[in-house]
Amino acid sequence: MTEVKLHGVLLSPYVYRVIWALKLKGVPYEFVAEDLSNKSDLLLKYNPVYKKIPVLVHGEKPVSESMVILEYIEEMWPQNPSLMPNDPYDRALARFWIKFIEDKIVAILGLFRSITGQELENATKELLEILQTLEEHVLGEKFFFNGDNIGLVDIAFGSMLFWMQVIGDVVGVKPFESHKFPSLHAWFENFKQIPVIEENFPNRDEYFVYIKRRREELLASA
Ligand SMILES: N[C@@H](CCC(=O)N[C@@H](CS)C(=O)NCC(=O)O)C(=O)O
Repeated sequence: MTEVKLHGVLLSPYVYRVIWALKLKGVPYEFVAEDLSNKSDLLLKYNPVYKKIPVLVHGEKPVSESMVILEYIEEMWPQNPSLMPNDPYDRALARFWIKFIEDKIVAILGLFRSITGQELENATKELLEILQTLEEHVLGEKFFFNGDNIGLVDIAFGSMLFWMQVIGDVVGVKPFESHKFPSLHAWFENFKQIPVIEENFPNRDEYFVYIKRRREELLASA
C-alpha cells in the first residue's frame, strides 16, 4: 500500500477531521508532528499556498485543506464505511451543508479569537442563528446527517462543535445549550459515542490553554 502521512498538530480540530476519516476507514498512516511556530521545510514544500496543517501526503502527493483531504480519502478508499451518500442529490446536499459549516461556523469561530464586548455579543447572536438553522433544517428524525451512519458532514461539524465549546469557555459564552438545540445535542452525543471518535477525541484542557494563550496574544497585538 502506498505510504500515507499526515502532517499536523494534535490540537487542531481540522487535523482531527482527517484522523477520524482515516481511522474510520482503517487506513494506516504515519503522523508527522509539526511545530507551527517553526514550520518545517516539508510543510512549506507540501502546502506552499497556505502553509497550514493538516496536509495529507499519499506517496509523494500532498493534499491540503481538511475538507478537500476528506473528499480525497472518500474517493481513494470509498468503502467500509462510505462517508458520502450514494445518491447524487444526497451528495449535493451533503456538500451544501459542508459549505455552510465552512462558510458560516468556521468564519465566526475565527472571529471569536479576537473580539470582546459588543462585537462578541453580536457574534454570539449570529452563531445562535447558525445553530438554529442546522437544528431546523438538517437532522429531522435522522441519527446522523446522512441517516443511520456517520459521514463527512458529521465529521465537518463535530470538529467545529469541539472548537465552539472550548472557545466559548475561553470567552465566557455558552452558545450550544441543550435546551435550545435538542436535536444537535442528541446528535453530538451519538457522534462522540462512535468508538473511533471517542478513542481519538482532542484533549479539551490542552486545547483550552492553547486557545486562551492565542486569544491573549491576538488581543495584546490588536
Ligand atoms: N481551512 C484549513 C484551515 C487549517 C488551519 O487553520 N490550520 C491551522 C492550525 S488549526 C494552521 O495551520 N495555522 C498555521 C498558520 O496559520 O500559520 C483547513 O480546513 O485545513
